[in-house]
Amino acid sequence: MTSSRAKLSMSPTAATAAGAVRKVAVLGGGAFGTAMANHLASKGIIVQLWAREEEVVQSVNGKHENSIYLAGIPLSEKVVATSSVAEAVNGAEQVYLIIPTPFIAKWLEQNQSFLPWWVPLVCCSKGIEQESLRTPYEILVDELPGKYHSKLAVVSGPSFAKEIGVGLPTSVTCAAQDAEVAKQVQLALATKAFRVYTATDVIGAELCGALKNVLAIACGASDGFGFGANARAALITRGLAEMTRLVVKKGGKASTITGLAGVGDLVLTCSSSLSRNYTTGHTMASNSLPEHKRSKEESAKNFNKDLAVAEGVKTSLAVHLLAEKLSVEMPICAAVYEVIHKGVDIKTALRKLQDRPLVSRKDMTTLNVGQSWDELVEISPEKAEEADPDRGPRREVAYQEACFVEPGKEAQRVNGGAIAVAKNSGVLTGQTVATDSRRERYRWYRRSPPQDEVGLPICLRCRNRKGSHLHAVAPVAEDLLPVEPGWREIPSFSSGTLQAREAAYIHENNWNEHMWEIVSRVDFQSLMEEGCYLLKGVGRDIIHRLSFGQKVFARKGTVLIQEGQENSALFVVGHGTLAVSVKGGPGEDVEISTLGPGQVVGLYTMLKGTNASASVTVTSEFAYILELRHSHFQASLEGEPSVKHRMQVILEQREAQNKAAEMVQKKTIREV
Ligand SMILES: NC(=O)c1ccc[n+]([C@@H]2O[C@H](COP(=O)([O-])OP(=O)(O)OC[C@H]3O[C@@H](n4cnc5c(N)ncnc54)[C@H](O)[C@@H]3O)[C@@H](O)[C@H]2O)c1
Ligand SMILES: O=P(O)(O)OC[C@H](O)CO
Repeated sequence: MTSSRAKLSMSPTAATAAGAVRKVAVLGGGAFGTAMANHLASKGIIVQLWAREEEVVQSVNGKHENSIYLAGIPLSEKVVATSSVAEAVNGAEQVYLIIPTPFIAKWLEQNQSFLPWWVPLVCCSKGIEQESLRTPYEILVDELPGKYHSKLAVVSGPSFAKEIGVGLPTSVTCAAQDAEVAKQVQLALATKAFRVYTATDVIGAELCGALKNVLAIACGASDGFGFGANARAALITRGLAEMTRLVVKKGGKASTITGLAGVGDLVLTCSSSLSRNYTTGHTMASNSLPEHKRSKEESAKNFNKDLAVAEGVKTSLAVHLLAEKLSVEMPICAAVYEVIHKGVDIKTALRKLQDRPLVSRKDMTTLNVGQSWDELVEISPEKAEEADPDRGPRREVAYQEACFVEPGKEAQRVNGGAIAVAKNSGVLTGQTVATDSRRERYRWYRRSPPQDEVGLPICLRCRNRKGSHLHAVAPVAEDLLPVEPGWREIPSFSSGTLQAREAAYIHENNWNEHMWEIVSRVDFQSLMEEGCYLLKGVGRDIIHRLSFGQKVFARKGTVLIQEGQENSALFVVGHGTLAVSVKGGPGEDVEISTLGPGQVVGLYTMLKGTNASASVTVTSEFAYILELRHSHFQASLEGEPSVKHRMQVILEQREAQNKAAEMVQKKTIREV
């Protein structure tokens, strides 16, 4: 016991979790990499800064200044620069990747082998890759093996390198799929002058960071023409609406848009000449003014797209393509794209925005089930409040985390909180449920669905009232509108496998040290890639998406699947053992197999669409499992040709197994 504890406390995870980070690597010697390196060093952390340019290495090591990218700011002696990635990451307990988005994929191809997979890998880049339309996080997920994925995090928010460099107060968001990883990064970065908020909405934080760059170009241009503060405020506000539409369409959260990574960074970048993106727009506009006596051709030459460090330049093309692909209306971003990539005159593009047909803001009470999301986002929060007095202060609506559910179920109380499953109202565009502040009533809301990804409705899950993870989040009225008038009572706890199972899960706030160690070690993506016959050859992006299912610890004795009852989930075992058993006679269970890490159970009922033919029970002290709803699983695998065949094979195997089990039940096997 003593020795295993001692071993644990020496593991990199434990050291990082305790906040005792001593050495980090910052990969990228531009302005932001240097500022972040200096900030971390100000906490006494040894920072190994990788820079691409030898002059940067020499300047940092010789003069303690990055005279190329962050001139005039003295750097701590704890920042040591190197041109070797291997040297930079040596012994690092956290790695910060801070290079412009267009170079990330190539950089990873060349340097991936040096990157440690067991420590947080934090990306601070803001942009969208032109060719693939991927955010930095999506690039990392695609380009790095599964073992890295649980340690990925992003940092976003209003943070000019120059201000961080001189220690001015700054607040940012660190988002990670794994809340514990975000917490570790928070601990490493936080100081009195540098606040870090954690979040789990990685895609939302990244898209906000990328979009604000494009919008800042528009604001800079508007200011460059002298259009005034009214015009800039309108661009920021309508830009926010564009940001909201895209982020929500991609599955991001409303709370991210109203937070530091969204509004915070948008306001900063759109109104300060410290921003390279704003300045780019400003320069484009002022260069095109007649007093500069430049021809249009000269201006175009002057503005070299390939050398620009302003991420918004390249991102504007990516946003244009993404908006087209997802049918999201983004007129301001489209204008920036047209100017930069289509050679449209900048003033004409901005004026065109003013000339758009006048629209009336729709009253939410006129909206019906089935109306499109684009209509909904036109409604202001004030209007929504006004139109729905019954809803009360928005802060009183508590919800947390989306999960994929099957239609046709009523909401049910689970474990002191409420789990609500989508009620099939014939709407394929997705719904959301939220409870009132006392979690006694619920109602349905329409929400932009992640249906492009899974084709299913979603709902929001409320956690245990006492759980540390329950928080009241104010939904932006624009993205959360009731489908039907009035509230419904949440029925009281009823029996059934689903409720009993969920009630037996050990909630995150009760996880012990051993469990956290298991969480950091178990990589469901690799387990599914390597261990699941059904998923052999299936695209990594799909398996990656599947690995985002609910990860839980279930106590010994928890019945995950009950023979004869409906089952709507698959379980991937990450740790521990499960027993598969059938009833052998009154009060007698016959164990037909044992499952361990990497194995999947629940496929048969999904494939046959019948009630469970066997029970599955946790037999180890506890089991760490990934729970995947059938509907989510099936929708994710749609269009994977090889999967159908394998499903058939599994079905046949299970039928043979069931026959054998039946013989056991009838005792015929023992007679043979
Ligand atoms: N500067 C800021 O205030 C700030 C703040 C937050 C986030 N960011 C983000 O950080 C990222 C990096 O920006 P920055 O301001 O540190 O950079 P920068 O514009 O100061 O410098 C450009 C960087 O790109 C690197 N680079 C150029 N060509 C490269 C290539 N082919 N491969 C790899 N690297 C190459 C250079 O070495 C240099 O480090 C961007 O995504 C930016 O949006 C910047
Ligand atoms: O200089 P910009 O325009 O790249 O903006 C820097 C940061 O992203 C601001 O948060």
